Amino acid sequence: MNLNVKVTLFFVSITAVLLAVLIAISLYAFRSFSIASATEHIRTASEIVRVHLTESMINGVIDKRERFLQRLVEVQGLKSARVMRSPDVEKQFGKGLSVESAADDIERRVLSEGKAHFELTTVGDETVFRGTIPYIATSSGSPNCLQCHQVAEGTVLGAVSMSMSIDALKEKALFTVAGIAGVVTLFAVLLILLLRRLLRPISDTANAVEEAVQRALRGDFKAQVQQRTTDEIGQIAGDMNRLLTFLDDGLNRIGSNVARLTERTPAPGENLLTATIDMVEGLTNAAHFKQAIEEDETKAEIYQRLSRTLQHEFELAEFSLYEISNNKKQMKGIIVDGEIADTCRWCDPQILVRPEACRVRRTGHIVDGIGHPEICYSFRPPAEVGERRHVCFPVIQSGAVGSVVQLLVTPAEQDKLESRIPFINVYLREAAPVLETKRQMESLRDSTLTDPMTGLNNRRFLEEYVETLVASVQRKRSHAAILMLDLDYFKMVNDTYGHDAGDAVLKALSTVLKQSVRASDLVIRYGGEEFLIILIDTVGEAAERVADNIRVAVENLKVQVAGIVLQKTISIGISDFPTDSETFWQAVKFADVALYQAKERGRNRIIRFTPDMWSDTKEY
Ligand SMILES: Nc1nc2c(ncn2[C@@H]2O[C@H](COP(=O)(O)OP(=O)(O)OP(=O)(O)O)[C@@H](O)[C@H]2O)c(=O)[nH]1
Repeated sequence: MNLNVKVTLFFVSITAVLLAVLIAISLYAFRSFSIASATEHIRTASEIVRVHLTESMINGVIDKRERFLQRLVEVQGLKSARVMRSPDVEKQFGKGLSVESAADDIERRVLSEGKAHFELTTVGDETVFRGTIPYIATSSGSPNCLQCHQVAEGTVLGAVSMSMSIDALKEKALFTVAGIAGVVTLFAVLLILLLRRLLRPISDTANAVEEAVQRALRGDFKAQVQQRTTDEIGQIAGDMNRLLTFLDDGLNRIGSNVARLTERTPAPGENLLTATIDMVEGLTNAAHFKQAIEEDETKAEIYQRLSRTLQHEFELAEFSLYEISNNKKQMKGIIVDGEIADTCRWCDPQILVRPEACRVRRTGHIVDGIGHPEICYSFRPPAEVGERRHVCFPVIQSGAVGSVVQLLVTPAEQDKLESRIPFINVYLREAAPVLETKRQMESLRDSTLTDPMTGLNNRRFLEEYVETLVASVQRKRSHAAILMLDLDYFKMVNDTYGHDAGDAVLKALSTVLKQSVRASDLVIRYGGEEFLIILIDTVGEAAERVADNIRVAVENLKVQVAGIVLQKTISIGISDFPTDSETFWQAVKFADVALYQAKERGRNRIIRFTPDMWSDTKEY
């Protein structure tokens, strides 16, 4: 119910109640006035009758009294008039005319009690006021009652009974009340109309503000409220318009800035406010994501965070992350559906060894399989999993595709994914420079931990890794065999054939060493022509067997340099961690001590460390 209707109803109700009260009061007042007026009228008439009767008695024409009463009744308003004698008067003067006796209980009571009686009765359709007034004997005045009547003062001499119609009075009263009610009603109607006129700008402005607010809630801030007056209501309309314009302008500016960042513009008819909130929220989350990945230590952590974001924030269950190798010649699976996996899923495995087969890697653009399901030939989901749509994103690092993110959805979910593509793009754009920095740092770190000539890890790597290694051995309560290896008479190669020949021998030796141990074992170029091998979970004879295999392989190794064939032997010292020493570096020293023994005892041999070889009591 709007304000205008409410106010109208309120005033109509108030007017109706006021009118009812006014009519009731007026009717009551008129009734009281009519009764009082009729009473006075009858009292005056009874006094006239009394005076007339007294004068008639004095003048001796009392027998003409009936005619007088008939003439009296002709007076306007009077309906009947009758006098009656009291028993005392009847006793003195005899019974009067036939109509001069008490006709009913009221008259009898008035004659006996001497008290006037008035009443309002209805005769047929007529309202009649009847009054019966006693005449009391009094000694005052001249002549007075006691001069003729032989009764005591205060005796009831008789009574007069009169009736008069008050219909005319009633009619006048009703007419007057109706007139008053009409005037009041007219005044109320005029007042209500005036109020409605005054309220119209308020209610129209309120309706317009309400409509503008409703449109604003739907994201449309273009509504304007018509300014109808120059008072406070007009001020409210003007302020509302300024506020709407300000919000519309501000939201458009925020929206276009955010749209530039997300490359997403709200669709026609879309709620501008919620779309902008969504976009700002997406950007804020992306900024938090960037802050988090900047504090991550490794690329692997970043990929895992990205994977969790895809799962939880974008509610994707099926997706794969790939990384392009530094030399751009290979592509490696990183994560599939949130799990670490080094394969590809639902793509031609060719892309792993020939990254150009991956359309994203080749073009550097998003490959949208939602709009064009057949766009990429390498995407081959197996028939049994049902229909899938794919969208693949490049992560551009230093101007080239560094990683690829593949998202998969069923056709039913494709709209949801499509609406999120701009945000996913923002996340990947934020991730790209961080991934690139981590990649550069990791390759820099790798270079400081790797011997460039042989490609083996260097001593620095061992120093960094030793803590993990020792913790792993201790946790598993296992052993690690430490092999210290040194080529025999290597100096001679350098001296005789030059350093290049020496380098060629060292490279060939590195390959032999790598091939002779498990992938989980560590082969380290410990220094110059000295190598260290750590055989994980290997003890006693097994370690010696591996060492002997290496010794034999080196003995048989023929290195061709500048037309000559070089053949060398190697000496190996072995110690066991933690059997020989609970300190890792002391165990390394013991392997070195054993190696010295191997050299001492004629080279091209393996010597297992025994405590008697170490006389120094001091801890390493
Ligand atoms: N070509 C080449 N030579 C190296 C490299 N690092 C160390 N050497 C040489 O390796 C030789 C090590 O010789 P020594 O340890 O003195 O003895 P050796 O000739 O191997 O004889 P034994 O160890 O006693 O059997 C030195 O001549 C070093 O210059 C390298 O990276 N390349």
